[in-house]
Amino acid sequence: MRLDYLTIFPEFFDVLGISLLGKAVDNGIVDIHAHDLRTWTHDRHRTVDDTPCGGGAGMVMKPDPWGEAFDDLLGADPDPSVHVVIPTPSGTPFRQDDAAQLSHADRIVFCCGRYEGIDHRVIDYASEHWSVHELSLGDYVLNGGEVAALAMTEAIVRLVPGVLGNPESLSEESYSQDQEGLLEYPVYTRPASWRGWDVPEVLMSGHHGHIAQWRREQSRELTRRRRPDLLTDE
Ligand SMILES: Nc1ccccc1-c1cnco1
Repeated sequence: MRLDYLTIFPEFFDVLGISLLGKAVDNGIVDIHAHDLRTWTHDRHRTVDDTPCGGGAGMVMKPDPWGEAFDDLLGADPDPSVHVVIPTPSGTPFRQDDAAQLSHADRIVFCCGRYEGIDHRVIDYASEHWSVHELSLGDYVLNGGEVAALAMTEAIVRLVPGVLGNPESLSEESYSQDQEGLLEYPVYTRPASWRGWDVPEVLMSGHHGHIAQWRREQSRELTRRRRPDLLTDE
């Protein structure tokens, strides 16, 4: 899987060289390239933004640098197997299913906008050539798409075979299929008693059936309290 990031802050993505994703890069499972969008500007000030047509506050990212970056990175031929991800507050909510689908992609280009956004013709042009995903990380305002791109990257890449040491750990996480889309149950480790708090007895019983039942009940209760929207049978 090749991941490209178009951004005015390419150093944001240096962090991908460490920890889990760093190992995936070292193992050649993932190939990461961050690009400074100003590479595709030609004026002395390396300008990437301009005032909004129709007035309004703030600045809009000019289309030209994006178009020239697309030309260099992707060429002009349409290829639906290339996924262009545009983090944006106006996008559809990024969910675990999106991460799962994108984990099968061979190529993903993240377009990290700043200011008031990217000239919409960039999205129109990209949509004619590649598979475009305008995705929101959540209902809050960020200064740009870089942080969202990092979060999406981790959610996507950790699902790529060979990236996680123990693929079994994927199955019992919140939002995973095996978890029936419920929130993950509370977890404990040693010591059995800590500052007056004890590990629930059932987890020390060694009775796998009782433990599985307790975990299912905990997941359902937690989901009922915190995310009733995830419960399909109520
Ligand atoms: N607020 C933002 C500003 C710029 C690019 C993305 C976002 C975003 C993505 N998900 C939530 O917000």
